[in-house]
Amino acid sequence: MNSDTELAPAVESILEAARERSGGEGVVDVDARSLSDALADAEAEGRVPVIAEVKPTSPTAAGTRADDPVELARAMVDGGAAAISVLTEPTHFGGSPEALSRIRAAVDVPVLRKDFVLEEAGMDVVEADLLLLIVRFVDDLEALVTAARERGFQPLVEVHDRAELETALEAGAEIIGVNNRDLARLEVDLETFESVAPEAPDDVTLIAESGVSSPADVRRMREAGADALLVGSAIMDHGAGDSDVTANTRRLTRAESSTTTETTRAHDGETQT
Ligand SMILES: O=C(O)c1ccccc1NCC(=O)[C@H](O)[C@H](O)COP(=O)(O)O
Repeated sequence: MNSDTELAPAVESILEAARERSGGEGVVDVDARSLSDALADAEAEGRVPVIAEVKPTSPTAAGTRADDPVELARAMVDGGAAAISVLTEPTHFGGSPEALSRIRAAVDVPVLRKDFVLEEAGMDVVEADLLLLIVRFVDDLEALVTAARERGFQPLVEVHDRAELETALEAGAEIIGVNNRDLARLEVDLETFESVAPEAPDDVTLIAESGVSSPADVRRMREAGADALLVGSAIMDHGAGDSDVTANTRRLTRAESSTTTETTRAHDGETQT
């Protein structure tokens, strides 16, 4: 563990469950789909690069969505998602490696495995294009970044502050996510990304994670330097079980298109810009 800052009880519980889960059999060897190509394609087509997250539930979610994960992922791609993130953590997020495998077989965009991988053996559970590593939770980040690349994964290294950004850069991270959700109270604050992003070198792919819920939030994160956005709750809309995931995704992927924004607002009766 990389720091002694307080953690929310739910996060302690997530880590305990992660320590108890076993690794995979053998070593995975992934032929990964390129995230940078997928982000560039989205930009070229006028879509905001959104990594949409299949997240059945979470410690902060208003409910659980029991929809078929493959149908959810397809709906997100239909809404313009550049990539898909899949929570594979079973106990607190309702995910599974099997769901990720099915999703990756069904869509042609890159798929991120979003989980709490604490050591090398935890990487070999399922093939994915990207693998999340959280600076705060691992002891030897550089070794894990290397191990992930050896397997063909593109490691997405998650940080919460400037010191962790420094650690990520020293470990050779090229794709860095700044998580706006703090791990002590699980509250989201978009200022987290705004305070960390200016310290990141230009050649890093910078992803704003968590708490992006409206087109205005999308534009705010993009103005602060986000190359892409990782969005779960606003797309899954856990409180409303049958919410339209394609429309929820499209609302964010089109946030920089003024015509579409106006149209969406007129249709939704929104006042937000
Ligand atoms: O989402 C949670 O409740 C949560 C609680 C404790 C640790 C991690 C948690 N979320 C993981 C994530 O990083 C998010 O799923 C992801 O960034 C998307 O966030 P959001 O758009 O706010 O759902």
